[in-house]
Amino acid sequence: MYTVKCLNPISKQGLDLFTSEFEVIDDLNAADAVLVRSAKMHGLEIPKSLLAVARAGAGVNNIPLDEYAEKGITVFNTPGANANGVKELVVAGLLLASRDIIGGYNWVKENAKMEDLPKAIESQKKAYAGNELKGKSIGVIGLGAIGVLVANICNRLGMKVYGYDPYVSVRSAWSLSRMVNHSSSLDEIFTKCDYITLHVPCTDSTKGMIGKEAIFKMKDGVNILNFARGELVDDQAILAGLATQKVKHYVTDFPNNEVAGAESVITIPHLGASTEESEDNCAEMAVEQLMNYLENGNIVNSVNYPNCNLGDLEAEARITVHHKNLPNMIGQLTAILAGEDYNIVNMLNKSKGDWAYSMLDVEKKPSKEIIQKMKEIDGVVRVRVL
Ligand SMILES: NC(=O)C1=CN([C@@H]2O[C@H](COP(=O)(O)OP(=O)(O)OC[C@H]3O[C@@H](n4cnc5c(N)ncnc54)[C@H](O)[C@@H]3O)[C@@H](O)[C@H]2O)C=CC1
Ligand SMILES: O=C(O)C(=O)COP(=O)(O)O
Repeated sequence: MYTVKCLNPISKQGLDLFTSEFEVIDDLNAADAVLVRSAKMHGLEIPKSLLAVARAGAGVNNIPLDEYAEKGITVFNTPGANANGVKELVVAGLLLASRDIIGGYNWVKENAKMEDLPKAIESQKKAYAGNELKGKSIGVIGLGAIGVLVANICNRLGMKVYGYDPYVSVRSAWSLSRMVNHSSSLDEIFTKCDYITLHVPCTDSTKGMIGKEAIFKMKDGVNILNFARGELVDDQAILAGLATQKVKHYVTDFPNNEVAGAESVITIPHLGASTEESEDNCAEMAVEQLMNYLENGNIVNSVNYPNCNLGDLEAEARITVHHKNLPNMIGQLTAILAGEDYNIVNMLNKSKGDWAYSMLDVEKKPSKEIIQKMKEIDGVVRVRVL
């Protein structure tokens, strides 16, 4: 039996996938695994028993990935599972920036009881006229699961699309419309685009990527959309840009106290992935990945350990080892088994950056001594027997 603690509400459709071998519990201290959405895990006291964290969503900046890697805790996310939800809200953001839907809506609500409202609307509506998206240029920064969908739909809306992603995956490149222009520098996006939309993860290197210098290079009247993370945009720089009307609108799914009340900031309370469909998709994927990991030791879609999949456990036992990516780790692990006359029927080792994961299927259950010897190898942080 494995225990799972949810740090955020997780869709029932996902939780229902847990078999009778799993129990969702309230006590984090008794949990083998955590399911989380945006709850901040930095500084959270976690029990030694914790084996895995599954983020039902894309962004993992709320989770201390390196610290957990050191502890042998595998962190998963659910790539692409909420991308369509975000893409659709980005389209709404583009329309909110290009047409004064909010101004018009507010005016009608405020004057709901006005005498002959239809007539007043016809004389008032000129105050809320806007522009069409067709023919305008848009720069998509980050061409991952969301960025590709946004770029493709903007192309279908008749926009001239520029995409920037120096680390674009083969999968994304295949999915991208041929009509999307490949930008090899951010400057091209900044100088050419009427709309700029951010779809990169929040990391040390992307924080503040839209700052004073970037805004200075942009076209007058640019619209900036942020459906990625608040920290990507420097608040003071955006406020200064809005004050001079260099920036026409800042559409953000991540408002904070600095920007929320400012003129021409269009705020959305982090609703990008808040659709029934995205919530179900993310939860299902997260639960399936957790079960596969806890029961079979397989790692699919981890962000701090390599993906490593030996399929369902069919041998008598499977030993999994989280370790540093150092020379001779496999030699040491297999030498311990060979020394005790254990036959390895299948094995796999993968690495990702500083970390690696080894799976060894053996013909008989390993003794406590074998496991202890493996744990004592320098660089090994966790050994499990399944
Ligand atoms: N508003 C919301 O509710 C949601 C927000 N997000 C945010 O959107 C981000 C992106 O999500 P996905 O597209 O699903 O992730 P993804 O991992 O599929 O795509 C991210 C892309 O950004 C690229 N990238 C990384 N650093 C870059 C840089 N410096 N310049 C240009 N490109 C760079 C990567 O190569 C990758 O292709 C997430 O990390 C999260 O912060 C994601 C889902 C929902
Ligand atoms: O997946 C992401 O990165 C998101 O930002 C969605 O967050 P949420 O699951 O809606 O709290």
